[in-house]
Parts: sequence; C-alpha cells; structure tokens
Amino acid sequence: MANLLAYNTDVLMYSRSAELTERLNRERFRFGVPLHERVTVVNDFSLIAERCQLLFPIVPSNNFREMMRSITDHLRPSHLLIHGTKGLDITGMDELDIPKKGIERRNVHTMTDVIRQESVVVRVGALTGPNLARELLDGQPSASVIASKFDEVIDRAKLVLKSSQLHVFGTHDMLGAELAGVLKNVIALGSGILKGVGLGKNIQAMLVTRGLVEMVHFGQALGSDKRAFFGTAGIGDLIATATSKKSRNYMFGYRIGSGESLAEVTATSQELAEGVRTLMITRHLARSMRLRVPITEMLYQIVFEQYPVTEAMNYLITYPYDVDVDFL
Ligand SMILES: NC(=O)C1=CN([C@@H]2O[C@H](COP(=O)(O)OP(=O)(O)OC[C@H]3O[C@@H](n4cnc5c(N)ncnc54)[C@H](OP(=O)(O)O)[C@@H]3O)[C@@H](O)[C@H]2O)C=CC1
Ligand SMILES: O=C(CO)COP(=O)(O)O
Repeated sequence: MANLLAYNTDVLMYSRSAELTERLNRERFRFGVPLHERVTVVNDFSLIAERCQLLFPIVPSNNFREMMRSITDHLRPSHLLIHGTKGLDITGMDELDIPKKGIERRNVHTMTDVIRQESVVVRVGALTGPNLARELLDGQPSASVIASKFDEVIDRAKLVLKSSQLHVFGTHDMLGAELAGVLKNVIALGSGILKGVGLGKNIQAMLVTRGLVEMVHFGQALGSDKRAFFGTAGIGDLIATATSKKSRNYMFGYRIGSGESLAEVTATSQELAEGVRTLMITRHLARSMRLRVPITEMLYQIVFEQYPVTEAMNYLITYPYDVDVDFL
C-alpha cells in the first residue's frame, strides 16, 4: 500500500518496532521489492498524526481494536481513516467462548465501527477489492474499492491511490463493501480445501457460486444491501482469492484438504488467514440468526471438527437447494 500511495504522494509508514523501522530505512527493501523513495518508515505514531490527514490503518482484525486504542490519543476529528482489514471484531465476550456459548449480532463489529467507537474520527472508509499483496508488490495491475459515506474520503483516496497500476472505484455502500471483503475469505478457504482434496473446476465453480449466495445472505442479515457483492469488492475479490495460490486463505484451505489438521497448519504457518477466524464467527452467528448457510456449516465442521470432506460433499450435493438463482 505504501508503494502504491507513493505513485502520488510522500508516505509515512508506521511500524511499532523500532528495530524494524531502523532496518527498513537502512536497507530500503521489504518482501523482495525496493521501498519507493517517497516512503519513510517511522516508529513514532504522533509524527504521523501530526503530518498526515489521511491514514490507512491495516492490521489483522484480531489486533485492530488494540491498535486503535494505542493510537487514539493522537487522532483528531480532522483525520480521515480508511482501513484495509478484511475481518470482524468481537466485543462483549471472550472469543475462546464462541464454540461453547455462541455469539450474538451485538458482539460483532466491522472495522469502521471500531474506528468510530475507539476514536473521535468521523470520516471513515474501507479499502477493499482484489488486492493480493504479492501481485501488487510485483507491480501487477489491479482495482480497489474505496467505500465511505463521505464524498471527501472517496475523493481524497482516489487522488492518492489512482495510478497506472491501480484503478479505484468509489462507493457509498460501506457496510456492503466491507462485508464482501470479509466474507469472501471463508469461501477462498473452502476453495483451497477442494483443491487440496484433488477436486476439479466444476465443483469449485459451484462452491464460489453458492458461496456468493451465502455471502449475500450474511450481508443482508447484518444490514447491508446486496449490490456490493456483485461488484469488485465481492465477486471480484472472491475470484482472485478463491483461485490463487498467492492467497493465504486459499493455501490454508489447501493444506487442510491435503489432510493436515487445523492445529498442524496453524503451528507451522506464519501466514495470516483471516478466513479461519471469520468462519468461527460467521458459523455461530448464523446459528443465532437462524440463517440457512450450508456451505459455512460444512466448512466449519471440516476445519474445526475434522468432519471428512467426502461426507461434507455428499451433504452439499444432495442438499435440497430448490432454486438456482434465489437471491435477486
Ligand atoms: N496481504 C494481502 O494480500 C491483503 C491483506 N488484507 C488484509 O489486511 C489485513 C492485514 O493483513 P497483512 O498486512 O497481510 O497481515 P500481516 O500479518 O502480513 O501483517 C500484519 C502487520 O500488522 C502489524 N500489527 C499488528 N498488530 C499491530 C498493532 N497493534 N499495532 C501496530 N501494528 C500492528 C504487524 O506488525 P509487527 O510486524 O510489529 O507484528 C504487521 O506488520 C488483514 O485483515 C488482511 O485480510 C487485505 C487485502 C490484501
Ligand atoms: O484479501 C486479499 C486479496 O484481495 C488477500 O487474501 P489472502 O489474505 O487470502 O492472502
């Protein structure tokens, strides 16, 4: 993201690690690519808050609230915050209790909810879309969506993000765009599982198609419009993530499908796979909200309860889906 922004503007990139900050500024290299000369890494968040009006907080969802609390004293109502995190926040309960106690709608928040709850910032937005980091780092083209209720957030983000590498769409449907980016990770995980088991494109296409329907059902149950799910933030990101070995969610699923357990994959992978945590949340949320989401249910049982993939396939193939297009 820092290198993409540097097409148009000077960038201050924050790291909480003084050691990493010093090393990045010295080596000017990260993830195998040079840091753009307009990017400066800083370890002091107050400097960023003082110099920058537009901020892009992007950390894993389970750390997002803690990160906001650590910076909130420096934030002012004049700041614009656009997050790029594709996960959900859980409050009011211990996450470890979810399998035993379940979860209610009131426990679940988006990252824009968290920004507003934890800071004085009002003008918030979300950055989403098919943005596999490895492809962006390699200079490949893509498109992103900036979702916000505020025109100035969309306009400012477009000004700094649009380039020959990145097309930027704007939308006012913030909840729809955010949820699409969150929910597609679960289907990407499932797609990786199918590949790991050795199954082909017909069934992958069905998973993506019916998975998209479940994304729409979740979105509507959580209060969003369905249109975002059929655009770049929805089907666009779903195709990228559910078909690419460069997706960490897809690769996590691939290893599960190849026969490894959740504990084995988690213990041996440094890579973040937001879809695993999202699956835990959405499956239990679906139960409390009485949603009909058989793919989510089967994926949960495969990943968290070692249910055999073949049994899950049998269940889904014979599931009484009555109508093909049942969500328009
Ligand atoms: N990578 C991708 O292709 C894409 C990722 N996303 C989303 O972006 C989010 C982050 O993913 P990604 O960057 O890949 O994750 P990584 O695990 O690669 O990086 C996480 C970064 O967040 C930092 N961090 C974590 N907690 C804090 C905190 N409390 N304060 C300051 N910094 C913190 C970590 O710093 P430290 O090194 O100090 O631990 C680390 O640099 C996820 O929700 C993901 O879904 C969205 C689109 C594409
Ligand atoms: O959201 C992403 C691409 O848009 C990143 O996907 P992964 O987290 O699965 O790598």
